[in-house]
Amino acid sequence: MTATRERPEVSGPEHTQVAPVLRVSDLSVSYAPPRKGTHLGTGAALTAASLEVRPGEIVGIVGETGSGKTTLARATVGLVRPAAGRIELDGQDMGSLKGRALREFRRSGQVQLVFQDPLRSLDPDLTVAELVREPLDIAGTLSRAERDVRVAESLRLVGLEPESMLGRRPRQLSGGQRQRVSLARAISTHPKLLFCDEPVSALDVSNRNLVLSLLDRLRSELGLAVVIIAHDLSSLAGIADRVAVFYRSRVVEQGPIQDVLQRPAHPYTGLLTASAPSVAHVDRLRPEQLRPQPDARAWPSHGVCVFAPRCRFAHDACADQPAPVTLPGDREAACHVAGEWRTHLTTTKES
Ligand SMILES: Nc1ncnc2c1ncn2[C@@H]1O[C@H](COP(=O)(O)OP(=O)(O)OP(=O)(O)O)[C@@H](O)[C@H]1O
Repeated sequence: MTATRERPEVSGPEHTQVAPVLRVSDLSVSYAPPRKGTHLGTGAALTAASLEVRPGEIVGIVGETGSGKTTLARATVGLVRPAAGRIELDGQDMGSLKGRALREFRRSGQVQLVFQDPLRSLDPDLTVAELVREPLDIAGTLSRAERDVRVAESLRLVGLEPESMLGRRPRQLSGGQRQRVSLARAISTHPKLLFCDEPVSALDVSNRNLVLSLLDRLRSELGLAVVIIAHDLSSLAGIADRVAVFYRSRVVEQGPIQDVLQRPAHPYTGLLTASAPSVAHVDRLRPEQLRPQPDARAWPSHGVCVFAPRCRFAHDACADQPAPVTLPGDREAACHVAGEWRTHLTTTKES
């Protein structure tokens, strides 16, 4: 298999010694125009988000709708400009790319996106051959013969037989086959980083498992760095190495996925895990233990911790949004009561 690349070791204590493919530092994005005297818009889609993804690593991003997950992907491929912060790809500052350099970066296909609904993202008039070849045509670095070889190679990598697939159009494919064509299209340029936005939520359970194990195989065989955006934790639990939890434009917690799921540090992550019956966690959390109590206090309209109004464990200090703090085990949580709320939980359990 010509496309096979060595997968660097990304788990264990050496994890942080492998240079990240993607390093996002204090990234803020706003779609609304900035307020006078500040660089942030009124409707911040992403606020001071930091995240790293290493070669061969799968990082899951979870969070409720509108929390900024897709905005991170869009900013990374240069579709939306950051209001503040830095995005580095393989050490290169993406913010320094402008005009032609930015267009060339986009054309190169170094970062690729895979969307939730391939029926909408794949042009219905193109054949599979044309769909998978299109990013290579845009990149313009390979000869026609080399592109055809790459198309066949990409289809085989996602488990599709080129001979029977090349002439078909999207409507002649099953949902699972369409998503695999999307993946073949995305990997055809040999990207360094793949952003998959809800890649399995439109699929049935068997196709879901198939696409997830395919992503797992691609990161192993190609050394691809993969970010999977998902609403539910359970689809990530089996394959992600790390997880970042988004809430209202902020990364509220991140770390190795098994540690985060088994012992969440942020009360919002606690609520998420407690609400996902298939996710095993040490404390056997129940959603009612983490939901706000009826006498929840009134919070100021600005600067307050984004989760405080929903947090059962919030106290006076939570009137200020905390910056993420480093926790043992390569973890981070942006919470004044990280580690403390479990004590209250025990009290709650006993009372
Ligand atoms: N093009 C846009 N113009 C204005 N606001 C936008 C635009 N795209 C997203 N937003 C807003 O930015 C915020 C973050 O949106 P984003 O799509 O990143 O969230 P998400 O976590 O990916 O949500 P979902 O899970 O529903 O896809 C939301 O409040 C959304 O309404």
